[in-house]
Amino acid sequence: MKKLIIGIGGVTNGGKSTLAKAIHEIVPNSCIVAQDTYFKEDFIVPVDSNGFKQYDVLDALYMDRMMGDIQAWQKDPPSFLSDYRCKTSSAAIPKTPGVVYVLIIEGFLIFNYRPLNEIMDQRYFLTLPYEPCKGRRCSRVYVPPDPPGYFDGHVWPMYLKNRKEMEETVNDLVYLDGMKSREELYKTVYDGITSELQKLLDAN
Ligand SMILES: Nc1ncnc2c1ncn2[C@@H]1O[C@H](COP(=O)(O)OP(=O)(O)OP(=O)(O)O)[C@@H](O)[C@H]1O
Ligand SMILES: NC(=O)c1ccc[n+]([C@@H]2O[C@H](CO)[C@@H](O)[C@H]2O)c1
Repeated sequence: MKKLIIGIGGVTNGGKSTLAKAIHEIVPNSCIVAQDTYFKEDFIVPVDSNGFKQYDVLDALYMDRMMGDIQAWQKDPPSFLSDYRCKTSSAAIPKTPGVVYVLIIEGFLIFNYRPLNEIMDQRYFLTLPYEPCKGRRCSRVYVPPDPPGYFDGHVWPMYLKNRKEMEETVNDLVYLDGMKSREELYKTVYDGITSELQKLLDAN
């Protein structure tokens, strides 16, 4: 069975979930696993000396559960597609020769977790400059909501730290400018996936 794993990572509010959903809607037999759905419960997440909850670190996420779900997809994509865990799955097509199952992994720290990074066939990383990123983040309401000063006191400094650590170990990243239009970003990633799918289908 042919499989392809695509990673869409990057800065908060870079447009990861928007892009992942657009790709999922057009790619048959695709499925999204979103890192944001694996956050630990609020009371477990520690606070720093300024009282900011430490959400923007791998420790705030159940990465073992996320890997477990991804391993379930790797083992049997058609079952995973029809399973409750894949809430956004497109209509599952029965096991047919020539079908490629595509897993889209989306999240802000997906490349910082080595076991996850290692299994990806393509890696896309959305960036934004500080100001537009802050603007987009501050117009969103998270659960729990960001306290005053959270972006400058936790989110942005952790983004810089996490990105630096990632860039020390991860190769083959395709950087995407999150200031570009949704359509342009979509086209770049869609073209990248299509050419990879074609390679897989040609390699018989
Ligand atoms: N290319 C784009 N240009 C302008 N705005 C965009 C673009 N893509 C997404 N947005 C908007 O930016 C905001 C964040 O988008 P989205 O939720 O897709 O980002 P994200 O990276 O998944 O965010 P996070 O993971 O931090 O919650 C949304 O309001 C969305 O409508
Ligand atoms: N989804 C959540 O449970 C949650 C809770 C608190 C903070 N966040 C923020 O999500 C972003 C990643 O998409 C991070 O910057 C978190 O601060 C998410």
